[in-house]
Amino acid sequence: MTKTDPREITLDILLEVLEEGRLGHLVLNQALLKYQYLEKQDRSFITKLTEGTLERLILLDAALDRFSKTKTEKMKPMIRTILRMSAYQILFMDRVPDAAVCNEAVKLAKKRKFQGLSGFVNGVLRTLSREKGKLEFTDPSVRFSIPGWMLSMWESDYGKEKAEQIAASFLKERPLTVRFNTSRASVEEILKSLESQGIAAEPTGFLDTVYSISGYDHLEAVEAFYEGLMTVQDPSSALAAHLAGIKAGDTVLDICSAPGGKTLHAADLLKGTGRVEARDLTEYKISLVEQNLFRCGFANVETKVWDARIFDPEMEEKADVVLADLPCSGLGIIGKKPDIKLRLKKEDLGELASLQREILSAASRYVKPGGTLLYSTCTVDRAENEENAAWILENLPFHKKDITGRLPGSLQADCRENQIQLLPGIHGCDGFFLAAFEKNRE
Ligand SMILES: C[S@@+](CC[C@H](N)C(=O)[O-])C[C@H]1O[C@@H](n2cnc3c(N)ncnc32)[C@H](O)[C@@H]1O
Repeated sequence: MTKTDPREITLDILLEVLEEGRLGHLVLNQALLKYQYLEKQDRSFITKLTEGTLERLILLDAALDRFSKTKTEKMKPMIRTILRMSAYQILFMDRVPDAAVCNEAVKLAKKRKFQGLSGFVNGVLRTLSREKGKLEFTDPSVRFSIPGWMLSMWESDYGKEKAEQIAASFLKERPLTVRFNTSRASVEEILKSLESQGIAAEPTGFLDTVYSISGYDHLEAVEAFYEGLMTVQDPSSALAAHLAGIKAGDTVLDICSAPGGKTLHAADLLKGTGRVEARDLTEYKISLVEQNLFRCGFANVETKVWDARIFDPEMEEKADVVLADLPCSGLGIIGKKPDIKLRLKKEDLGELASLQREILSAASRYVKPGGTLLYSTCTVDRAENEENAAWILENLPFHKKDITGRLPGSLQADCRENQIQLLPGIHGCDGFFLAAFEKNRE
């Protein structure tokens, strides 16, 4: 049966993410594709309600727990999900009056065969609506809806003020950023194409090919996008291929490439010369890279399914540049994927740092003497970042490569020992770490 009620669709998305552990952005994107027939405003409502509920979950649970004898963790999954998404509407969305939110929640509970608990749902939500003006939370972990251990870790690394700036940034809306493929068209031509569709583009202050855009409906309907003249990329992530110093004729190996952000950038920088080999762990991941390559029309890229932990003798010392943009805890992109903060445990960080070292050991062997290893992650965790960069210097035949001069002027002061940790809420981008190393010539 086809569903048309955006709340019911959101309920199913949230159940899959919160109760079955599926990835938020994947489940949401699949649902938006499945329910393409819905009006634009219903699709936006589903997106906002899903993302908002995940983003504010810790605060929503704290608010519900104030007014419910049964605490959220003890509730039936269906009831707790209905309450969480309704609490989000009551506390953070103006579009629907609270009374209507309560009625819709009661209807949903009955429809999902929880007739007996519909009174409970009604009672908790009506109390929340009545008392919401008095709700106050002193605990910053609740206020910023972020696990306490993350906040404490950033507090001890960067101080309380910066830790809170980082956490607060994840709750803010940010425009989409794109990088122009200037081997396909000039910046001026791409800006003109965007302007002709009424799309506003603002420089990000990072690379002069990276802009934030607004005023479009579907990205797929933006001419510069479907013609492959631009690709979605955070300004921080676009620094990776840039700092690697890729030059015409280079062989570039991108060992963890999906969905292809840095591969596409490398191909663009090569301007039809040289070669990029893009690898990732599964056929599915490689298919994402291939879709992007097809859209952007780059012919100098080959793809290969390969587990980066395993050394591939065929590529030994063949690459001028190895891009090691490794799987990580993703703490820098919580603003885009809020379920990361709900899923990740502190213990996972150590395991990820070890996985990264395993991959770096194999990756280092592909770099030619004098060639470059660019290590990057989208996280804010010293074990995965600074400590791994130090580990590379101690254990692999590399020395640091100078990146300061290639960084945008505004970031140069924060570059330490030729590596940089970009902080969300402070540098105006995702949390991202970059360090470049040159292989010793013996
Ligand atoms: C941070 S993402 C890469 C993003 C990509 N470089 C870009 O710019 O679009 C990390 C990637 O590592 C891949 N990955 C995880 N474990 C891997 C392994 N053992 N071998 C190869 N790829 C792996 C994941 O599938 C994921 O696509």
